Amino acid sequence: MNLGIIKFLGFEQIFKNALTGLGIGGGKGGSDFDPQGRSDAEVMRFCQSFMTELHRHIGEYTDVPAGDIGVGSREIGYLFGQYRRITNRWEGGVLTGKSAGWGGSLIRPEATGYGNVLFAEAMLRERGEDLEGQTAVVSGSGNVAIYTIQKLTALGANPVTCSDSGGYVVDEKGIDLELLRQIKEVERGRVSDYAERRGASARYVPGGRVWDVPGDVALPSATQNELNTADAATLVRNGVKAVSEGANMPTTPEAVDLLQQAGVAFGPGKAANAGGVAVSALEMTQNAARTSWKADQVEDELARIMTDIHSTCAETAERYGAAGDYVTGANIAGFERVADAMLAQGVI
Ligand SMILES: NC(=O)C1=CN([C@@H]2O[C@H](COP(=O)(O)OP(=O)(O)OC[C@H]3O[C@@H](n4cnc5c(N)ncnc54)[C@H](OP(=O)(O)O)[C@@H]3O)[C@@H](O)[C@H]2O)C=CC1
Ligand SMILES: O=C(O)CCC(=O)C(=O)O
Repeated sequence: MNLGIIKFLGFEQIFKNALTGLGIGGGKGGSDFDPQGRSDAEVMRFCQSFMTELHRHIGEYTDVPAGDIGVGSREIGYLFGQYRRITNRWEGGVLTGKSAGWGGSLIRPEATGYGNVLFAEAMLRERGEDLEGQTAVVSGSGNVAIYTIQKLTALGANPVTCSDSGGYVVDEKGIDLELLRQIKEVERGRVSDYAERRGASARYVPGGRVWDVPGDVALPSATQNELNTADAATLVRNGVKAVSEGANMPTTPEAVDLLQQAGVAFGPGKAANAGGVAVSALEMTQNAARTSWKADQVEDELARIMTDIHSTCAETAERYGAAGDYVTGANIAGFERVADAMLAQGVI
């Protein structure tokens, strides 16, 4: 679900959802409404109008929208409220990313970023390393980026950047997560505000390329096609060891080739950022059982799922003669699951 821009990520999402092994289908949708600069009331009215038509097409067993670019718990709340108003039904499983007080799952906001960091760590471990002490370059400052930064810090890495469509911040002391969350989640401000308030360790670079900042690992977490061939060449020159995609298709195909040819461990989004949709499925599980799990329980399950996705990709790549190539592993493993199900169900 994406209120900001229309995108078509159908196959990417179908393979991703298949890789979670949670029995969920896949799809993507959106609108061309730009929420930037709109008041809460305008966003609410847009969400209500959108759901007035959308409610005919969705359902717990049909198609389940969730958050994505420009859609967080505020928008899901407005959408869910309108769904209830129209249908007169409380159906938790019809939308995910709900707030924890009314049917949402703990750790869903964190899940995509946390999952991607776990995937990056798993790739590094294959090479006898981990995230401890590594400098990390992160793009974005929305839902995925914020919780990527949180998990990186928890695992001993030093995330030194964040960005938005106006520019990027580099903070040599490491991003101050509380300040970033205050600006982005509470004030809905810009990363330039972060640099102004953080003091001497941080500087704001308007425009520019966040990938110019040297780092051991890079986690693109903003938007499509944000890491091109020139950026990939810069990362390689600066000695990057792993790139793991929190965003959907942030790395251009040519940049992916360049990184892989240079021996960089590359985690494609359809595997690396699957933690978000996985916890959405866990949210539906909780809704169906009329229960809510503790944060630890969800996080343990997320870690198990990410480990499983990593090994599935690694083992599949090896089986097809492409050891260490997570792109090949994820594409073949995702395709196999979908194709096997289609053949078994007689769908041509
Ligand atoms: N939320 C989730 O659970 C999941 C999200 N994803 C993917 O992760 C990515 C980020 O999503 P999410 O964090 O939820 O979205 P948010 O809307 O919360 O944040 C998006 C971030 O990307 C920045 N951004 C947007 N366009 C550009 C641009 N052209 N150049 C630089 N920065 C830009 C935004 O800045 P600005 O405010 O200036 O627009 C903002 O900081 C997307 O690709 C999404 O599809 C993938 C799996 C799950
Ligand atoms: O939570 C979901 O169902 C979808 C998350 C998402 O936007 C994605 O996987 O691209």
